[in-house]
Amino acid sequence: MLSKGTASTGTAATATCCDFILFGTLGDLARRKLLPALYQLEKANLLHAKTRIIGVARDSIDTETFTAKVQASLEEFVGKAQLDNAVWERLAKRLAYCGFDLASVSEYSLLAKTLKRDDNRAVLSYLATPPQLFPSICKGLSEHQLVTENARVVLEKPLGHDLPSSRDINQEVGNYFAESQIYRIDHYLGKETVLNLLALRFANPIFADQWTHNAIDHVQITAAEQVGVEGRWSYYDDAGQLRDMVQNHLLQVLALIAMEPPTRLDAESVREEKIKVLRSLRPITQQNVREDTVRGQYSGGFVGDKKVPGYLEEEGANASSKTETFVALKAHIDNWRWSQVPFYLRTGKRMAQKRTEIVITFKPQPHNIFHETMAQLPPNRLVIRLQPDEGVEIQMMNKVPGLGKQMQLKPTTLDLSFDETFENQRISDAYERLLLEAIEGNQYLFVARDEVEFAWKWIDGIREAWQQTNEEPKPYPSGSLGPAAAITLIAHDGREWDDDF
Ligand SMILES: NC(=O)C1=CN([C@@H]2O[C@H](COP(=O)(O)OP(=O)(O)OC[C@H]3O[C@@H](n4cnc5c(N)ncnc54)[C@H](OP(=O)(O)O)[C@@H]3O)[C@@H](O)[C@H]2O)C=CC1
Ligand SMILES: O=C1O[C@H](COP(=O)(O)O)[C@@H](O)[C@H](O)[C@H]1O
Repeated sequence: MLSKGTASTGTAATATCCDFILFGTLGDLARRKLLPALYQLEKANLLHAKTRIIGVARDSIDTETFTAKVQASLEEFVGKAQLDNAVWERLAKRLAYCGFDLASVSEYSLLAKTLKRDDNRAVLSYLATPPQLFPSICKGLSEHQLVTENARVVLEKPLGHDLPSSRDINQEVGNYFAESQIYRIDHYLGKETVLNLLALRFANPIFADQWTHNAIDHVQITAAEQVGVEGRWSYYDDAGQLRDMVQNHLLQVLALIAMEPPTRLDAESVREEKIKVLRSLRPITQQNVREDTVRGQYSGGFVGDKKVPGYLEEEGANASSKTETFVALKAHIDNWRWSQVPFYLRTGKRMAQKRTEIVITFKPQPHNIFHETMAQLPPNRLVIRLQPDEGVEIQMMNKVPGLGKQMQLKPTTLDLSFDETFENQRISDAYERLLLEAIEGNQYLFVARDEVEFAWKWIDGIREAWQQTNEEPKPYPSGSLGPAAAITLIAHDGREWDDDF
């Protein structure tokens, strides 16, 4: 058994027994991600034999109809040919359904009745619903004795749209659950390659001494997406790329890169270190917002050979929207380790390729003994490819073999692709890892309240500065690398984006 608060490092023979209540079970997220993740946990024998899964949504359907719907979702999102019948039958036996209006607190008696709690198993409530329902769900659970010591609640994003609204959500949920029972999801923290950052940094002494301003020149984090708003215009137009991607995913990745070594791999230690980083982000204000940030909005174009509409022509669009679909910015962490080391962050929709990666560029050699053949030695780079084609590469100089009088050097790449290195090892979806950790009661891959709030504080400052300076989004063609101003932002410092896509 895993001890509470410790990261699970392998496959557990026996997992914690729980009632897994999936609120919003008929929704898009549940169908596309959460139910397939539960299927994969079942397949890997990671669910306790007595664990039950209770779907909750509004429709008044029975468990049989619900089970058929789950099967249809799995056929669609895991793949009909991939579904193992024996696994599905095991999973199906765990399912039950309960339909009622989640806003109506008295109706939670139906849920309590369905659960028929007869032991002290954990109750894990996964709230895959609009956040406006969080207070009534928590109250409904509490009033029906479902918030026991052994209860946990998993919260989906968005956790607010600014600092005050996120505080409200945290406060409302906090009225019923202790912080140690609250699991705030950021799915990037469940990605294998994001977790590998911890291994890379803290299991390899060759990097440990180099991981400071003494050796590192700058850091780039890019999350380029090919998708547009995908039918989510009304949500997305209120959010924009800064809130949708930077406030959560990119800042979490930044925090993992920049944090001090945690004492242990547990929630308290990891979160403590991430919080220090988020608290040390230098505010971006109206004085530097023009120089240090770029907002963009995609216009029509081609992604690959597919013609795609501009943001303002998407279904449901308001043609005068000023929402950004692209952000590039320069961040500074004001502490000893990262003094004078800029972190360049960039993310956008409808870009040329889907590509999420971190590039650590090291400082140049202090003296070049090869100047006769190479006037300037290119810097070493550590590239961590988060997705797709997960892997790690080190760009470095090597001598070209040969007897020539002068040594010929060549930039070369040491490429460790996960596919080739961990052959036959399936890369699990982020949600599989996160559901498993939540079931086991391990919080280290979930975001603490303070992290969310420090991140919002910094993001709110940028939005405020954009408003004060009337910063409008710059158009960029779909299928490009974003607005030209993003290139200028980094070129201004004598650097360039690592773009070989
Ligand atoms: N979809 C995604 O990829 C992602 C979504 N999220 C977040 O997850 C949450 C859910 O998203 P998504 O699945 O897309 O949303 P959907 O609208 O597709 O699904 C919402 C679910 O909540 C249920 N629901 C809504 N209101 C009530 C109510 N009053 N009573 C009972 N059930 C209710 C719906 O039930 P019914 O079907 O019966 O109406 C449905 O099952 C949102 O907060 C979203 O921002 C976060 C990351 C990614
Ligand atoms: O949370 C979100 O993430 C996705 C990108 O996730 P990824 O795992 O594909 O990198 C983004 O498209 C979506 O807008 C956002 O809400």
